Amino acid sequence: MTLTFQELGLSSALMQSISKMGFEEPSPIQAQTIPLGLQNKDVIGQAQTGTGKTAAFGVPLIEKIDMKNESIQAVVVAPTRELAIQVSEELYKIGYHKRSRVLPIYGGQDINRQIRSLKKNPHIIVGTPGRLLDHINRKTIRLNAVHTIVLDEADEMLNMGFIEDIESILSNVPSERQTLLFSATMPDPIRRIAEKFMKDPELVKVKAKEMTVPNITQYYLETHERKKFDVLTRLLDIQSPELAIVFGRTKRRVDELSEALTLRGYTAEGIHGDLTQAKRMSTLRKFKEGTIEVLVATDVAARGLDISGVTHVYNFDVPQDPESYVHRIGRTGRAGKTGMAMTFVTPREMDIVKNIERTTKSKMERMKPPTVDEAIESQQQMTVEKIRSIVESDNLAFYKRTAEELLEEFDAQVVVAAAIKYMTKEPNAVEVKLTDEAPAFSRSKNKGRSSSSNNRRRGDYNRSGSGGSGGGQKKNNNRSYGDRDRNKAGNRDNSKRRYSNSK
Ligand SMILES: Nc1ncnc2c1ncn2[C@@H]1O[C@H](COP(=O)(O)OP(=O)(O)OP(=O)(O)O)[C@@H](O)[C@H]1O
Ligand SMILES: [Mg+2]
Repeated sequence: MTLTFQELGLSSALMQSISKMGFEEPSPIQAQTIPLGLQNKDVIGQAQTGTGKTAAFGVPLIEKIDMKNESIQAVVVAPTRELAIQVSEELYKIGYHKRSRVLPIYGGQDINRQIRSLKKNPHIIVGTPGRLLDHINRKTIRLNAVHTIVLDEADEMLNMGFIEDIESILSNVPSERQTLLFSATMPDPIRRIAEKFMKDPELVKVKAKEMTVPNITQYYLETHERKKFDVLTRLLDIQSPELAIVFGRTKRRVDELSEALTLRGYTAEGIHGDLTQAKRMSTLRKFKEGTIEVLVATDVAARGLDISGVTHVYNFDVPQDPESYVHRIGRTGRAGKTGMAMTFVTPREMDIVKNIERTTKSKMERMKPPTVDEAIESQQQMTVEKIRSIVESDNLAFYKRTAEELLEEFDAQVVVAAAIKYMTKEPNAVEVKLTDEAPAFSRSKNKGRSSSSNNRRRGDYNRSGSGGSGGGQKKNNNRSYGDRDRNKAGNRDNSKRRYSNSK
């Protein structure tokens, strides 16, 4: 039995926005948490990546906004600026017909400009912890009328050491508020800390055997550190992703990888916490538009990002823990679409793969690293397909004379072979140099290391920066989890897969 949005008892303004957004039916996490949200219950919501957690908290939150009241009534806290912007865009769309006002507030943006926007009386604020606290201390935002507070990617914020900031924010919100906590991963210790902020919370965990969605096909490739880059470029040539994200372990790695990919002729750029806000925003925008095909990122920079068209995720460096793995590969296979995830492992890191498989309860298939010949073969195949489609379009009158002349001079096979060679993108041998990364250690064997991992995560996040502003709105129609999407790589057919995919 699947509930409809109508059956959830939403107002006509929200129904109108939801239909404009193209949502046909609520996802399981939405069906379960929207009623609780409307009843003012505290909720810990855990559901797989890309299954619509934003609207799961967004719909009841906006439904409860009182348009006669000019104060801030709801606050959403998110770990990164990009995510704050993305969530505020989704809330803007949900509240479009109700005309509720939402404002993103994040570090790196001019504070005076934010103060001016705050004077326009937003009903909802979506912010990063540091900047929110800054405004609370300056008394430029007052939270005394807030009835709903959401912590999106709660586990990440607590991992990053934001717990004190969050406690301070919460102490400025009336205690009779509703508190909602969302993430695809919610490790037990985090859940216990979270309960400290909440009153009798309902745990809504969408029943899923695996932590990852089944529409992402997962592979691992065993390869040596020094060979990883060639393996990556061959895979890019063979799989020819629409949009791909490559994850590197450190900021240096991300910089080196995006430079190396560019040298080899791919359009690639990197994002991580040390880049300016303006640079991060422009890179993301270019990636969404398809001007760059490969985004190289650190874990933190990509948490929660929803970019349609990401067909492939490459873990160039194996993720440090199963949670990062889940969030990384979850940048593809969103809203019922298919995706592929490839994880590179050096022989010494094989136990990490086992640990990830155990925790996520999913299996990674072994993939053999492709050879140069396979990469050329696949590029050649693409040329042949291009030639076929041009032949079929039969628009060649202008070229036929030259063809005849060439054929008088050379053998037909030789002429065609030369044309194919000319059009085929051969692997580029420009030498690139990457600094070696030490092999990752398995968390399960190093239980006491979690604090060092906190430092790593925190180090990736940049609390201050400069410039930048919110992104635009994109039109999106008739999206349903039953979407019949086959991506360019032609991986697993996903026809008619509805929400049952997350059961
Ligand atoms: N009911 C629905 N029908 C169709 N598409 C939906 C529905 N709900 C949400 N979506 C779309 O699905 C995509 C993923 O949603 P969202 O970003 O909220 O996922 P998430 O669960 O928060 O993932 P993550 O764990 O990675 O943060 C978005 O583009 C969103 O607009
Ligand atoms: Mg999310």
